[in-house]
Amino acid sequence: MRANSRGIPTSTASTSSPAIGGELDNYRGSAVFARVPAYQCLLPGPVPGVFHGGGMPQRLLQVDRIGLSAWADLLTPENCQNLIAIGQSLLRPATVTDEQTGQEVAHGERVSEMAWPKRDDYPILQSLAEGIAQLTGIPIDCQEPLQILHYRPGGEYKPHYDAFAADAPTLRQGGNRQITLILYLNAVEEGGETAFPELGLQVSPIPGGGVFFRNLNEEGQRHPFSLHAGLPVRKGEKWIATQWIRQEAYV
Ligand SMILES: O=C(O)CCC(=O)C(=O)O
Ligand SMILES: [Fe+2]
Repeated sequence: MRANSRGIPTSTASTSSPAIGGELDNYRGSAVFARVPAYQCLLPGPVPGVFHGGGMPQRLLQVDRIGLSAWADLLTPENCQNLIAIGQSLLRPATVTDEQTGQEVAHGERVSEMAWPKRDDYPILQSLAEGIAQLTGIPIDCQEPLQILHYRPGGEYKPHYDAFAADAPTLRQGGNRQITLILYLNAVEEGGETAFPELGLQVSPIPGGGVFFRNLNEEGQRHPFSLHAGLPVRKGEKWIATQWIRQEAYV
């Protein structure tokens, strides 16, 4: 890992995939933003509660196709610790949603442990959900339960789409996953970047930071550019919280 002038770690894992880490203060006019005219970018709003607000605005680091935007300072260090502690108390081996049955099933593509805490049980999760709704402009009802994930060394999440196939029965639970937000809760010693192979991008886990991206194209179909992976953790551990947002109210 190296760090830019503000101490934000940037990845050196790959020479072909530029890591996100440099800040685009004037992102609206940037070449990167100009490449995404078809997708409305997720712009920052005033964000309450668990997100840093007021005196310490979130910092937009990069925007790319599929409205991908990487952010620093979405969560305070205390928020991160609280979320990790909730995860620690509830961890079990990670599963994926079976597209046909909608059930959670074990799968070799995910080598990690996960927790699915109930929002009603933890005030921090309610504040987080409200902050995400405000940041995205998408009603809180569309959010699936937050998922907290833990990877040990060697742990990874192989390339996959978060959106479901067009005929998946789980689409009845609120349509497809239109947006993913991955929040990074700790600093990974080595590895653990979120990679977007079709975009040639990797996002380094910056504690308190996160990455938003769209999973669907304008026709509501699975967007090929949304393919992504959690690269293997080479050293240390990795904690994230993933928020999937459906097209309609999640049931
Ligand atoms: O671990 C990562 O960086 C990716 C996680 C992910 O893709 C997911 O939770 O859907
Ligand atoms: Fe994913």
